[in-house]
Amino acid sequence: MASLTDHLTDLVADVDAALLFSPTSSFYERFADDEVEVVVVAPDNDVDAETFVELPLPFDNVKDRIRFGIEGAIDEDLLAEGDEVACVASVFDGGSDALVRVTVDEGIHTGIFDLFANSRAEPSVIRDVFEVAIELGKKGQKGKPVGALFVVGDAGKVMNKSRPLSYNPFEKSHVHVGDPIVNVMLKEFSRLDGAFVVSDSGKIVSAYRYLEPAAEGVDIPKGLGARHMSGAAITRDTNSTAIVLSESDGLVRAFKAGELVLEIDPEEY
Ligand SMILES: Nc1ncnc2c1ncn2[C@@H]1O[C@H](COP(=O)(O)OP(=O)(O)OP(=O)(O)O)[C@@H](O)[C@H]1O
Ligand SMILES: [Mn+2]
Repeated sequence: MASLTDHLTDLVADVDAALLFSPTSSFYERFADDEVEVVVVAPDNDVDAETFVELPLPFDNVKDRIRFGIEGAIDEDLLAEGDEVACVASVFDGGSDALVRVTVDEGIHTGIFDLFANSRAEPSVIRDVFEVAIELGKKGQKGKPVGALFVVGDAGKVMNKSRPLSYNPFEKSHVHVGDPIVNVMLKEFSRLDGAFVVSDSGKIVSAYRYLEPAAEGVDIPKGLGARHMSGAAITRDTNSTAIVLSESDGLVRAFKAGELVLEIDPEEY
């Protein structure tokens, strides 16, 4: 008679690495003599792990957490395409209680980890803007596809390299991305022209900005128009990150230092 253990051993058979998400010290130490590569993934290296990947955010959603951990590990050359990984995480609050086996394929590496971890703006601000763009892409504006351009971080410089197309509805307000009311406002204003400018800490500085960055040396895929070009170029001229939702192909793209770093179909996110 086979036992439950026999059936479930398959989950960890022949894995190339074990990713331990925010383990306790005692749990981590149990892996000390293992032959398999052990990587600790957490916001901080509290357990003094030898091999550690820093999560830019805690990520309540376990799938997001695992996806980011794997992408971070790929960025640090700890994992490669084709690797089999056992991810051990905590779903409830009681310590490591879940095991997920993942095959690393190229689709898992979207560039989003680098975007969150290495932008000038706070990771949570990038995430909140990114989520507004994804949501707008999924639903559109009253069922119609809509485009939007968010320039995040280094807002003072971005303001210097742009001009208003209309009065700024955020002029005297102190509203931040991530606030549900603000998300409704952003979606409403996205029907109108120009870019949103967001500060490093997430304050919405302006809507309706016409960006006027120097575009020389900016090399983005052919076929993208003025919204994407100006978004890309402003990130070369300033230390900002641009998150762009295309009205014509529905994709969300991000640009850093004048380059396309991420391209995601909201329907698949
Ligand atoms: N320099 C700019 N600064 C801010 N917004 C801009 C700028 N240029 C274009 N836009 C905005 O982008 C909108 C779409 O322009 P365009 O079609 O050329 O861009 P695109 O890159 O093809 O984007 P989409 O894929 O959404 O069509 C414009 O209506 C305008 O609101
Ligand atoms: Mn266009």
